[in-house]
Amino acid sequence: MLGATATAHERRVRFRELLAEDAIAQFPGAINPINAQLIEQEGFEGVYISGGAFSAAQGLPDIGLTTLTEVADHGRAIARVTNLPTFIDADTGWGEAMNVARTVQEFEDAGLSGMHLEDQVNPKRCGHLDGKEVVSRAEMVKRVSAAVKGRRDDAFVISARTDARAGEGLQAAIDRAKAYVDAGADLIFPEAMRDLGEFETFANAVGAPILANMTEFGKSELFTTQQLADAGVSMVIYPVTTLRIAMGAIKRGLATIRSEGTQASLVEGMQTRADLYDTIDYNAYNDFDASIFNFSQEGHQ
Ligand SMILES: C[C@](O)(C(=O)O)[C@H](CC(=O)O)C(=O)O
Ligand SMILES: [Mg+2]
Repeated sequence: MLGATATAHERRVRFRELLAEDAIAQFPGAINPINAQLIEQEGFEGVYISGGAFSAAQGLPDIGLTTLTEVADHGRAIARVTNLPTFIDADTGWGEAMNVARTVQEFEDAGLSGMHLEDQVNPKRCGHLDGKEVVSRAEMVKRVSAAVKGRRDDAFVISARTDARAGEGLQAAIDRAKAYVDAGADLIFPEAMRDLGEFETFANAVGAPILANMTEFGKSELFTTQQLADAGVSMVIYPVTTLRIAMGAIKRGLATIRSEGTQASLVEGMQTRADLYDTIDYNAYNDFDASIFNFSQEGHQ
């Protein structure tokens, strides 16, 4: 009730344990807090918080227009309702070295468990679009070092993402990732790998856990957890999946209401009131202080 019972530090430690385990950890994207509760109740290991999904939800393209404050507030709202580790998209870090250190601290204060920082120039692009540009390796090493130095809880996971595969090739991307690990990155995010073999080559070369980004309509095929685990991948994110599911359902539902003049035919596919209340643990609020308040659910279906 009301929020997570595990502390932020405990959830960060859990994140590190997941990365150290043989089994692959699945982090679906949460577009809002109740989505994170559903992810936890479905038994997933962690929650991903996507910059692309957040900007899209604001009606904006994913080109770095959302501010650190907006993203930290969004992350905080999600982190406070789940006991799972939460992993947030830090884009390019909202500036250079000193700003990146500030970003880490804002995310720590928001109770998040880790973040990924990428080596793109600003304005950035979705990693699966053409025409991306990256900063120099030295510049990104500065960003990663600043993130590590800014961290006050050693358990907070700092992941370095390289977008260099597209423009510089696989080997250059691996060389960059190794430099980012040397600078203190805990986890490598190799963006837009072309096939399973590339994930495997990466995992074997970098000497740190790697994650796979299973975003739809991108450059990577949608591999199963088994395929990714066999390739040596430690965790997988489904960053924009829940947004796409929800938006698809909303779009079809709105068209139905418009054409049929009622939502009646949609009710069967909806989350019921009872299921919604279970998800947010409404009963616990009733039990909390029944002698003072009684948020009665009587009369609802
Ligand atoms: C992972 C990602 O950074 C995100 O913001 O979720 C995006 C996902 C996407 O746009 O499909 C990415 O750049 O891959
Ligand atoms: Mg992103």
